[in-house]
Amino acid sequence: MTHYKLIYFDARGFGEPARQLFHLAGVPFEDVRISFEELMPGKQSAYWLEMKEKTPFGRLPVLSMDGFELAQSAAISRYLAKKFGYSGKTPEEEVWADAIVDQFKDYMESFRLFIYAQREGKSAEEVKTIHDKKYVPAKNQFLEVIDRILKTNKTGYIVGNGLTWADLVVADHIFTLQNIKKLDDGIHQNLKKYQESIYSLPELKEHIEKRPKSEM
Ligand SMILES: N[C@@H](CCC(=O)N[C@@H](CS)C(=O)NCC(=O)O)C(=O)O
Repeated sequence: MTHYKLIYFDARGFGEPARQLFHLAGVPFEDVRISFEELMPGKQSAYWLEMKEKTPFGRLPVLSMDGFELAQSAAISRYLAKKFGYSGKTPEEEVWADAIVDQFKDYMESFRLFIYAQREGKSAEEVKTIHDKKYVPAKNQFLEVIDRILKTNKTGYIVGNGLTWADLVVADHIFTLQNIKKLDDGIHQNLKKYQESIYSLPELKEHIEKRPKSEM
């Protein structure tokens, strides 16, 4: 039996959809979590810097399977989704799930810009400019796209009438937006309900209750 080891930081972020895929499929995996502190500028330990050198692209997550190492969160989740039956039921559903995650990655560029501006200690004025001019417009556009798709599709899922890995990626980020107060309850009720419905899937409930708490 394959020994799966998922290495990521002690956060949800880019690692959580893969963790959820293991739980959905009931497949055991080693959930290796590196201290979140390692992401703080100037705080990296020799342990992490040495590990970083050995990863395929210098970043996490990495999925290790009996010596075969895979990097890039979307590739990892797509691979697991295919193996476990959550990639879509037809080639068209599969490619639509890919497109949603590609759209998510485009939006994440501005999210990261904003988060890293805060983390790197940029001035309040710089952070505000990035937030107002880059982050908020990109976030609103992304959420509008997802809201429209959910309202048009009417199945409770983004793609077709079943759960795909795209739902895991999007729902988990909507949870993050609630944590950091970037979801407007008045406008985004539909998205909140959608996130809650994905989080209450029976196979995920226990994991979500027991997983280490993290803001993002
Ligand atoms: N596109 C990559 C991004 C991965 C990424 O940026 N990982 C960050 C943590 S969220 C990382 O490993 N940072 C540590 C470093 O760069 O030293 C993916 O989706 O996997």
